Amino acid sequence: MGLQQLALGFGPGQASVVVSSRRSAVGDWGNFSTRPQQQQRAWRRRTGDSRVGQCRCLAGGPGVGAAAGVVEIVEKLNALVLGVGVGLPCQVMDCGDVVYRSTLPKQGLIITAPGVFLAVLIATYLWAQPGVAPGFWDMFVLAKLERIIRPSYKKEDFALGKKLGEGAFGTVYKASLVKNKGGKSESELVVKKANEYGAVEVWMNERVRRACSSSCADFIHGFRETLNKGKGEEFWLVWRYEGDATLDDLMKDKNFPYNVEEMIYGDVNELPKGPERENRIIRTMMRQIMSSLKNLHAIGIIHRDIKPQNIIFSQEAKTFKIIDLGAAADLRVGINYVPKEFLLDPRYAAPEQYIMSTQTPSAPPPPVAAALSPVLWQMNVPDRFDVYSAGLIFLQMVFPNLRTDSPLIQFNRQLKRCDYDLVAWRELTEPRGNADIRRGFEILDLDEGVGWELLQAMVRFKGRQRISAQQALDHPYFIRDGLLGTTLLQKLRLQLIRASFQDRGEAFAWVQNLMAKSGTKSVGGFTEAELQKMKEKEPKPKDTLQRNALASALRLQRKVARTVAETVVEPANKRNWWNRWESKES
Ligand SMILES: Nc1ncnc2c1ncn2[C@@H]1O[C@H](COP(=O)(O)OP(=O)(O)OP(=O)(O)O)[C@@H](O)[C@H]1O
Repeated sequence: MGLQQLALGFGPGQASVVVSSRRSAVGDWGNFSTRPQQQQRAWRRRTGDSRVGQCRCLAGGPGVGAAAGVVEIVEKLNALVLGVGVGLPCQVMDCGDVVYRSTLPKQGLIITAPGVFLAVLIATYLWAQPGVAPGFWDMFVLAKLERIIRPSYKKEDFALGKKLGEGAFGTVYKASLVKNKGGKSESELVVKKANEYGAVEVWMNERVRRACSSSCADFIHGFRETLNKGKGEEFWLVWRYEGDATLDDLMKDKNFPYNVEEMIYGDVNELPKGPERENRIIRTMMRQIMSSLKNLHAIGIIHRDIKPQNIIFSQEAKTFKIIDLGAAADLRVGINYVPKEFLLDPRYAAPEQYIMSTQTPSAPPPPVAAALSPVLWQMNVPDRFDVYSAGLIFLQMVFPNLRTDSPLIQFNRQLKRCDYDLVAWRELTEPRGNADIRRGFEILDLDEGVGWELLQAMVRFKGRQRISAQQALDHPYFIRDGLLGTTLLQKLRLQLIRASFQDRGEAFAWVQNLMAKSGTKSVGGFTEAELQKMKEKEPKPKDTLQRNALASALRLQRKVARTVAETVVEPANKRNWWNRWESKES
């Protein structure tokens, strides 16, 4: 409504009406201006005529000279600024021409309900995940400031030491600074010499450093080096050395999770070894991992390679941090997002394989990607990909037999055969499981099974049915004292989470179970026979209204995907706009 009103206010039709009405009033105003202010006010009170003032402001002052034209344009711009979503220009601007304005009542910015609604709607969209507005601030202000403030390095500043690892994207070394530049002593460093994907990793690490530095290894600097004899170029990425152990190293220890206890709490618990104590340690580790994931997702970054090898224990922060952002995708602006690209580690990848629907085309140009990112995010919920991987890590922490590769691969096959139904997998595994398996289920079943609940919500076939990292952190599993220490309100919340993440079939079974439990002689409720009858009833086909809504949603999704595809104009030279080294040279 507000926008429509604005359009009307400045439309040509409106302008001509305004000019003619002004002419009729010019005479009055001409004489009027020579009168004392007191008389002017009295006259205005008597006539109650605000129309004259309005007309003047839209049509310009007396005379149709160039200056008046300029004043008119300025006034219109002013009105536009004041009037965004707030109402008619004449309602929101100071009326009357320059000479008489001071005598008119001051109006200022008038806030109207539709205006507020529109403003809230726009702000909600701009701040919705993955955050278009914070993204612009980060990219155009913070990134530039950071580049000025932070010290920069070159190859000669580092002395490379022991090789720490070698992967598809490069080689990682322990290193030290030849000459310290920063204020803080950076004695132990890690340097990754990476191939062309290094540019993406620099981008992701810089984003993370600005927005949520505690979630990932502390990134110091990234730069490009040209290799000798025309051998091309490589990217150097430098981090602070966080520690010797990844989660994978720690999990391979027979004493896991007790070997982590002192590292994260600073002391050893006096409780005897057993499920409760293990549960406490695992819960703390999972909370740290899920918090880091939540922070990454909040800024639109999907890691895509969450696994114990990429989670490192920071000795300084006494917490687990995420490393290796080489495969990550920034969905705010579509960097490194290629829907059909297959970069995944099959041991930890979610069944959907892709973070976005394969019907969603490759990333459009950044402004389009940024503008559409909240819509695409809601449509694809790409963050759930990482949540699935984290769910598998949770399983590995709980079940010692899944901590090595081949049993994990076997588990994945079993789960697939069970249609990704963890309950079916449990029914298959538990009866013939060894002591380790039984112990694992015992841990998950503690506190009325909140751990088992959370695991089921994380490891689901459909991304949309999976819990998000933020929701997982709100799950009662992470409430410090377990469910026994929770309030009635928290217990209710658990029921709500259960209901919202359960399939209809499961929810139905759950309600039935509840009803059966209450169906005693004293309490009443349904009898077993009645429940059996309900069970046997054929499931009702989805009613047409529901079907139509679903079909419309799908149609809309495809339409948006098509529109994006049509908007994509591939840059002729395929340059990466975000790669500052590239743009500098070309
Ligand atoms: N900040 C750090 N502090 C301490 N060690 C680190 C740090 N970053 C990386 N490492 C070590 O280097 C190893 C390799 O790092 P990273 O996973 O980033 O490299 P990569 O080349 O991508 O390897 P891959 O392809 O196998 O994942 C890690 O497993 C870890 O042991």
